[in-house]
Amino acid sequence: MSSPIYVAIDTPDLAKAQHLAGQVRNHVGGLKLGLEFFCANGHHGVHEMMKFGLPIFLDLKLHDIPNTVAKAVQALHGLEPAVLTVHAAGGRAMLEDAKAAAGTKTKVVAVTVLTSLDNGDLNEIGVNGAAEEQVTRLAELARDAGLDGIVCSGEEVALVKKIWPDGYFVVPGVRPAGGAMGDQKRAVTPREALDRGASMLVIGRPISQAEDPDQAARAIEATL
Ligand SMILES: O=c1ccn([C@@H]2O[C@H](COP(=O)(O)O)[C@@H](O)[C@H]2O)c(=O)[nH]1
Repeated sequence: MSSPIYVAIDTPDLAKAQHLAGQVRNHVGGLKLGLEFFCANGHHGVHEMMKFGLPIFLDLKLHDIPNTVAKAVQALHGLEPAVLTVHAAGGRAMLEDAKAAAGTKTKVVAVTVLTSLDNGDLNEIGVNGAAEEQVTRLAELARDAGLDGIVCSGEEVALVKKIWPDGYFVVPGVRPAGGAMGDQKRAVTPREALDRGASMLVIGRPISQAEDPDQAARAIEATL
């Protein structure tokens, strides 16, 4: 069975991205490319990264009116990422149109509450109540709009699995025990995330910033 770990390749530099992917390719299940990489390298960059033969998670977190998001998803045809993100806060019509525009090989998953936010941050942007309530609300919306799953933290994944048993749950904000949190506020260990129901673990800096990324990926894999 392939590893649930997708390494977050957060760099605008294609050569650095290729170097990191080459270092960890045997100890991860896929490559996660985000806005930083896509804005700098576009389709060409994604095609280059596809050459590693690993599934690609294109984490673009699309969030706009339904027509614009649907057209953006159509513009990705040819890349056929294994997984693509949109923001659940874009609303039901946007989610439905994004899913309809995606190719059949792409799982469309909705970002609920970013793992860099805690309850205080949510209150500041007008969301009253705890992160788990908002994640549950947006998970229900994504499920009912026909999406394949959601992005949430390991703190909520067990809860949403109860209301969406066959959902696909992407969990970033994953830290080995005692690891530096950086800007993440709702983080759990890789083992905890899997035990609670994560389908995919997104891990960036604990691997990419390690002195030996291959060894770091192997060490995390050994805890699963
Ligand atoms: O809620 C979210 C959604 C996406 N991410 C992305 O995951 C990685 C995490 O990187 P780390 O270095 O392991 O913190 C990064 O690419 C984010 O864009 C997230 O962290 N939280």
